[in-house]
Amino acid sequence: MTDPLLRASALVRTYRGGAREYAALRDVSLTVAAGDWVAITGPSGCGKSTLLHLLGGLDRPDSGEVWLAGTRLDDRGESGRALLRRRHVGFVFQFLNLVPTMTVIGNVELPLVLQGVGRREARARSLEILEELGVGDAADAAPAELSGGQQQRVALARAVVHRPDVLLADEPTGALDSASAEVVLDLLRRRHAAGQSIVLVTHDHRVAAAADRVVTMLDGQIVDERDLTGAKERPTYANLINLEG
Ligand SMILES: Nc1ncnc2c1ncn2[C@@H]1O[C@H](COP(=O)(O)OP(=O)(O)OP(=O)(O)O)[C@@H](O)[C@H]1O
Repeated sequence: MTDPLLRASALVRTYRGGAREYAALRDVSLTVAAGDWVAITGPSGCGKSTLLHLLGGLDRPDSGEVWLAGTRLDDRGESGRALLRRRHVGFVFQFLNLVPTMTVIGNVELPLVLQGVGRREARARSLEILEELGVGDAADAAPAELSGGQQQRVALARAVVHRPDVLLADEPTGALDSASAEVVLDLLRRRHAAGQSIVLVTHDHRVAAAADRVVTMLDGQIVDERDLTGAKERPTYANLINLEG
């Protein structure tokens, strides 16, 4: 059997501040196959962002393992994890983390430049995805000149422009009105159809419903895991009418 793209087993992560301890993850295991789309939901503070950070090697668990593309991630140092992340992962952070001193398109080009893609190609590919997300006009602006929703789409553009094996996204539609959320969802659907693996944290039911699998967390544990792929194959309402007509 081939390795899954991403495998987390028995993850435990406790935050410590002075005398206080908080068990953010308590024995979480999750497997993501190539091409899977997983949505993680659950109430505020249940550990969703912590799990996403561990899956992308931004943070390390106290115990348990994370394997990415056949390589163990969690036992590497910061630079080893950064290298793997750059190669395989696109990340949309809850706090976006756009570089304020660069233009919008400069931010989006970054992952391509880091991969050694030429300037002209990096610019063309970045502009294409910014346009796909409806923020092409803002390419030469500074991130601070954009609305929160526009910045969120720029952060998504930066996360997928280099076609990573897996997109990890923390609330990618959190700051968006419903029309912009639909634009983002369409992009995710197209990328997923093209084979992109996606793991995202969301409170948005429409985004969760578009995934193959919905994982629900509570108090640092996965309490429910639901496969929606069968549900998607059920005939749509329009098909039913046609069948009956
Ligand atoms: N660096 C930190 N130090 C101490 N406690 C932290 C830290 N990061 C997160 N926590 C705590 O760990 C718990 C889990 O946080 P996490 O951000 O993973 O939850 P979440 O489910 O993503 O929440 P939200 O939906 O509000 O973003 C929370 O109670 C949070 O306050």
